[in-house]
Amino acid sequence: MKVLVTGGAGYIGSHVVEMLVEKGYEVVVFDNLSAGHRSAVHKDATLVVGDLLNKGDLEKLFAAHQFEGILHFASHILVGESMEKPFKYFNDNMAAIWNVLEFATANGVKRFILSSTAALFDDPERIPISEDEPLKPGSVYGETKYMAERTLMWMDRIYGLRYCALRYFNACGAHPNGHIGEDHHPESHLIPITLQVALGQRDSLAIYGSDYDTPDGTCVRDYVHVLDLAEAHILALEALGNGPSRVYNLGSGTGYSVKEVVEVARQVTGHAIPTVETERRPGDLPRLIADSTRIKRELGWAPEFDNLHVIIETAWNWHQKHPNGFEE
Ligand SMILES: NC(=O)c1ccc[n+]([C@@H]2O[C@H](COP(=O)([O-])OP(=O)(O)OC[C@H]3O[C@@H](n4cnc5c(N)ncnc54)[C@H](O)[C@@H]3O)[C@@H](O)[C@H]2O)c1
Ligand SMILES: O=c1ccn([C@@H]2O[C@H](COP(=O)(O)OP(=O)(O)O[C@H]3O[C@H](CO)[C@@H](O)[C@H](O)[C@H]3O)[C@@H](O)[C@H]2O)c(=O)[nH]1
Repeated sequence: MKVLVTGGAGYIGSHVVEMLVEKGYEVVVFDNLSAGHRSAVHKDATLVVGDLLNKGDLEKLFAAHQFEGILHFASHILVGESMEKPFKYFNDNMAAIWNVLEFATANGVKRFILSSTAALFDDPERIPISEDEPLKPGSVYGETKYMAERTLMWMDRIYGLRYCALRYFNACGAHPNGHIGEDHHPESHLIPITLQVALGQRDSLAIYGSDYDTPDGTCVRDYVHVLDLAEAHILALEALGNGPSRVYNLGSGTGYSVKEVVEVARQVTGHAIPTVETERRPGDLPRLIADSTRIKRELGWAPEFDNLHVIIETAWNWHQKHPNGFEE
């Protein structure tokens, strides 16, 4: 099966591409390399450098390839930034998905997987959070994913495009082979920043808010390994071949506070990791933990990395081998 992976040179996309290639899919990555890395793309995948905001680039892409499925990762990804630059998120994230869907539907693509998010659940009524929880984005970033999910509902109704929205909680970890891992510039995510402090690349970690209504006052998140996410994409892609559209919440089901993450990182790395408690970051939610019962029951998803210690070990392995990320 030939599939298009937008944003496949990025963190999560590159791990999914590697798994797709290993499973025998023909993979075309489309990425503008604004945040992704050429060397993150598996050698057996075809990399097309282009921009989803440029319809001319998409015209050429769809003229050259007939895709059976699309996995759409490309997006601006930062909750905090989306509250400071809302129009960047509304304009680019929506144009990106609307453009790719325009070409997908015109070219008869029938399967589409969206990288959605836990940021859809501001102030959830029940934790862990299942798919029955009302959708209430707590940031402009989350709102763009909500709008993307709504758009897909219309694509299904109008064109019969079968989609799966995978709402990842906090993606983390690296491929145990040590070749690919997380490398954002600037880095904003908790685990890589914590490991950069352990490596001596930063003096300390700023803890954004210690007055949340959580056991130790810091935000609680559900950290799910990037290879477990990759596995879910493959299962979803297969399921869309003979089933309806669907949405799944994807997490490990366990919540860790910022302070707990730092403590596990201290144990894994053997380094002190100084912290400084600072103001809350706009758009952050106190507690996000997934209930992933539905995807386990319907698709047989069985996450392999259910231990934060092991997850951080895979990330530490990557950061130690590649202290400057993909820039050797
Ligand atoms: N990292 C997480 O914890 C997390 C959690 C929930 C959802 N998500 C979603 O998962 C997806 C992937 O996240 P990531 O952490 O791998 O991000 P990333 O920034 O590493 O990857 C995104 C990729 O998209 C590319 N891209 C961006 N805009 C583009 C455009 N206009 N045209 C072509 N390519 C473009 C970038 O160059 C990059 O390679 C995103 O949609 C994100 O919102 C991430
Ligand atoms: O230097 C830092 C970085 C983060 N945090 C905290 O650590 C937690 C996790 O933050 P981060 O790693 O930035 O992830 P999130 O903001 O939870 O967002 C991620 O997870 C979301 C889903 O939950 C995705 O949608 C986003 O794309 C992805 O960036 C949050 O409470 C932050 O306030 C700090 O205290 N200090």
